[in-house]
Amino acid sequence: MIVLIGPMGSGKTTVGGLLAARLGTSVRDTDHDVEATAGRAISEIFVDEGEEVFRALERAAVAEALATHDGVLALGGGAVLDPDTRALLAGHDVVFLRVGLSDAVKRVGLGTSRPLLLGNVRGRIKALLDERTPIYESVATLAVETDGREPDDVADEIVAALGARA
Ligand SMILES: Nc1ncnc2c1ncn2[C@@H]1O[C@H](COP(=O)(O)OP(=O)(O)O)[C@@H](O)[C@H]1O
Ligand SMILES: O=C(O)C1=C[C@@H](OP(=O)(O)O)[C@@H](O)[C@H](O)C1
Ligand SMILES: [Mg+2]
Repeated sequence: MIVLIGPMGSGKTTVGGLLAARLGTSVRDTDHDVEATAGRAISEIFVDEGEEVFRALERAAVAEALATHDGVLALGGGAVLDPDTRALLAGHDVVFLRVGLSDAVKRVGLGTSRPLLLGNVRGRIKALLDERTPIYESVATLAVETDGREPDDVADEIVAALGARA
């Protein structure tokens, strides 16, 4: 299993699909799994039930995917905040997609699908990068820079670094 971690806008979902295609395997995205289980969008879960409920659904989705999926797994940006999730990642290839503030802001834009960014996208991303970068570093077995690069280049670099193992 290759697990992709990193901030919102680092390209986990996008690169996950490209990487799986290169490796002839499939991709799973825990945000999609949570939405399928809950039957509604992440933004709605945050509004209706709050972040804690989302995190519990996310923890269960990651555990289920790690136990059953074989391929590429894209996590949500906050999944590694959970200590149980971090413990479950041990032994997997965990790729940290790095992104700086400016590229992250450009990529996530003004969409409403990421509730943690509402109000002040740049300020919220800066705070999340400051808080979470040490956690991403501590969990990753490989880190790849994405600033100024196309998702295809990022996927190529991961394949070159890890070989064909998924
Ligand atoms: N390396 C990249 N360069 C430019 N845009 C990118 C790159 N990676 C992703 N994107 C774009 O940024 C947005 C967020 O990407 P996404 O894969 O959803 O990130 P994440 O899952 O990490 O939040 C999408 O519109 C995607 O097309
Ligand atoms: O960083 C976060 O806490 C979040 C990231 C999102 O996923 P992406 O990183 O795929 O955008 C999604 O799980 C949710 O909006 C919360
Ligand atoms: Mg994503």
